[in-house]
Parts: sequence; structure tokens; C-alpha cells
Amino acid sequence: MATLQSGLMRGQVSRMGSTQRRAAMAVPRQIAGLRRDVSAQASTAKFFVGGNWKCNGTHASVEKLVADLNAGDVPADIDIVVAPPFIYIDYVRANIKGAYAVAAQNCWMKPDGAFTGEISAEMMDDAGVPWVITGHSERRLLLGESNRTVGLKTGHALEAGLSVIACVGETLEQRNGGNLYHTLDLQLQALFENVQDWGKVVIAYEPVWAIGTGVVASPEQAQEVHAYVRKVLGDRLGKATSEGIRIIYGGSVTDANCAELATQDDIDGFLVGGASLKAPAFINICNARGAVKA
Ligand SMILES: O=C(CO)COP(=O)(O)O
Repeated sequence: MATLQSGLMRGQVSRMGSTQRRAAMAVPRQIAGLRRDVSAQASTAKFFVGGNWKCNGTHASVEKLVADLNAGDVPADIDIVVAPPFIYIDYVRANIKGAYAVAAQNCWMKPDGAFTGEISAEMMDDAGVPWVITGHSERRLLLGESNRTVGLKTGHALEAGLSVIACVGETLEQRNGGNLYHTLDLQLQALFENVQDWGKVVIAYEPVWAIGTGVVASPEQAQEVHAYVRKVLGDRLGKATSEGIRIIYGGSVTDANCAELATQDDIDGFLVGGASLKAPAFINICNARGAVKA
């Protein structure tokens, strides 16, 4: 229990239900040591906050969320992107203020054709949607998207002119089985095989065990993985490129835990699920580092 407590934010455990507590107890605070020295690199990137609304909302609730986001003060010197369900994207795009860009939560990997139910990156570009999320763990795990599929979608979206938030992250079984870095290596390799222009890619590290569980990675746990990802990027792309790529953290981020996470050298922002549906919390997360207001 001491290990669990020390790995979580203060007060978090007492607010959890029993299922969440069990999940939290299975999360080791100390993960296997890094295979390489990662201390030589640090981020120079602009802070980035994404709100992934997932499959949530009604027209009425989306209208209210947009109005509430429009009423809030957010920093002018960061990037903020919200990802509504497809059917509400155009409404949000047309009505949200300029501080926020919109994203789709998925895209297809061909421009057009007989792909019933899919929406292509070209269509998003045509409809004024500049961002897309690829490789979210819910699509990997619930819809069977492989590393290869995620790589192809990411590469295709970039070629179609979109910017991409590409998600990586391990399950609890992978972490506990000592496969954290191997899992990340394979996920990143699929991106290396398909991405030409890294200037339009944000990487979201989202440990599956932290998504929607209330069990946030500790700042040290998140930093350790972010530093590893940046080192891998640096080895493949060069130090200057890797330092400019945003590596953001997702998994039970709230306005209570974001400030401490944001102090870590290699945490360049957040991808927020549940808390992005509440405007005051999301606005507070956008202000996690404190900055000049828009
Ligand atoms: O999956 C996530 C963002 O993409 C994280 O979700 P939660 O913030 O609800 O844990």
C-alpha cells in the first residue's frame, strides 16, 4: 500500500471506488529502468492541450460546452484542440472561438471509395478539420486497430494535409510483464515507417491503465516514459527534431493533478478525456502552466 500511495497524487486513493483502488494497487510505482541514458534531451515545444470528447454528448450539451469554453480565458501561447464526435464537429468548428482548433477522433487511410462508414482525411481537410487523433487505445483494443493500421492512417492523414495526434501506450499486462518499452518501440516503429513530416505530429502517451480509471500516472512515471520516447525520436530523427515534437500525457488528467505533471521536462501537454467535457476543468488544465491570457 505504501508503494501505491507514493505513486499516486495526494488524496487520490481515498476518492477511489474499490475497483479503481484494485487497479491502482496493481500499478507499480517503479517501472523497469530505462535502457538508455535519456537525460541529454529536453523539450523546446509549445504547450499543447487536447480534449478528446470520445462518444459523448448531445446537440444541446455540445452547444453548452462550446458556449462555456468560449466564455473562459485560456492562454494565447499554447495550442488547444478539441475532438468532438464526428456528427458535431462542424457545429463546433463553426461556433467555437479561435483559441480552439477542432480534431476528428479517427480517419480512414484512403482518400475515397467503397469503405462504408469511414470518413477520409481528405474529407476532413475539405471540411476545415485540421487535426485528427490516430491510434487511440480504445480503437486499438475495441476495434482491433494494429500498429500497422495506425501507422498507415497517420501517414495518410499527414499526406492529406492534416496534423495528427498519434497515441501510444501500454496495457497494465504489458507493463507488469516487463514489455512497456517493447510495446512503445513497436508502436513508434509503425509511425517511423509512415511519417515523413514530423513537424505536424504530436505524440500522446496514454497508458491504458490510466484511461478513465482515476489512476493517473505519477509525474515521475510519465516523465520517465516521455523521456524514453524523446530519446527514441532523437535517435531516429536527430536531437533538434525530437526536441520540437510535442509529447503529451493522457490518462485521468484533471485540473487537480495537471499542474504537477506539467512541471516535468518532457511533458508538453495533455490529452484529456473525461475532464474535457467540463469546461471549467478543461480551461484550468489549459492554464496548467500559467501563461498570457487570450
Ligand atoms: O483517453 C483519454 C484521452 O484520449 C484519457 O481519458 P480520461 O482523461 O477520461 O482518462
